[in-house]
Amino acid sequence: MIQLINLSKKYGKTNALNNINLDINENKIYCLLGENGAGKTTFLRTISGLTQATEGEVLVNGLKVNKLSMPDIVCFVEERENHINLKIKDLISLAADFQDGFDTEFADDMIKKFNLNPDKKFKKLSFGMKTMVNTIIGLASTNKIVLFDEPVLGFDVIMRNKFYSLLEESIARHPKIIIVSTHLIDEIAKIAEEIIIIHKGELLLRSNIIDLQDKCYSVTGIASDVDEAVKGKNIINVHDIGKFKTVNVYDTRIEENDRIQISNEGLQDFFANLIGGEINE
Ligand SMILES: Nc1ncnc2c1ncn2[C@@H]1O[C@H](COP(=O)(O)OP(=O)(O)OP(=O)(O)O)[C@@H](O)[C@H]1O
Repeated sequence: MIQLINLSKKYGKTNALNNINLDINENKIYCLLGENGAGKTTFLRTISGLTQATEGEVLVNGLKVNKLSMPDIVCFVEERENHINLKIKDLISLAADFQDGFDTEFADDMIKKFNLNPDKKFKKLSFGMKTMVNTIIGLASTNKIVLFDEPVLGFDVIMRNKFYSLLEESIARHPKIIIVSTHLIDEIAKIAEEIIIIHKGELLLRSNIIDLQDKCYSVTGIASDVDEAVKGKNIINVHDIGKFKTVNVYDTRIEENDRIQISNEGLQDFFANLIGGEINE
């Protein structure tokens, strides 16, 4: 449904996106990961048609996307103008007017779950509450593609957990492609099925999260034993501790034995290690 073909976006000399090729077709939750300035917002804005590619193409449902032809099946959830002088309930009605099939019942239900007062003016809300309203509008969208740009920024852990369960409810109610950009990979990994990592504007990795968790591990032991065990494996990072060594691996599993210890690696740690290393798929 989404096809990125040799997609590049330059701002002056900055390569925000560099020759990205990617197909996203299945209805599921995708996690978009990348360090600050990696190109995540540019990636999402280009799919929605808000940002024009410098080279290459974005196709949504086979149709070329650009500023003059924005795909109406894409809902991009971003920070809304702070000074909107409308009540929450009026913003929801506006969203329903603009989007065919908008799930108003679900939106009203979420307003209750987030303890928001529908009569409160948007401009009077706190930063986190404004994010909640934007997020509710995205979750209640029945568009076939919904893009969230750092939706949990400003949410405490309770709010984040509510958001993750509502994300699951949203896709169960109306199957769709949901792409969520975030820095909190270990949290989103509980509900997302695929991960897309962008680094310095390039596509570094796209993987099913379960496969990724299986392939991320560390090997610890005496340096020579570890070197022998990981020979030919894709090594992400190395820590030397005297005559001992820990190596972070992204590859098929190896068996633990009495000379080396294998530990599962958290995705957040994997990501931090990966950004400093290379990956050969
Ligand atoms: N409108 C713009 N004009 C000039 N440079 C821009 C513009 N938008 C983004 N950039 C640059 O493009 C690169 C990618 O930015 P982008 O906002 O897409 O990254 P990001 O991954 O969303 O970052 P963050 O996690 O910090 O929000 C950065 O170097 C940024 O400074």
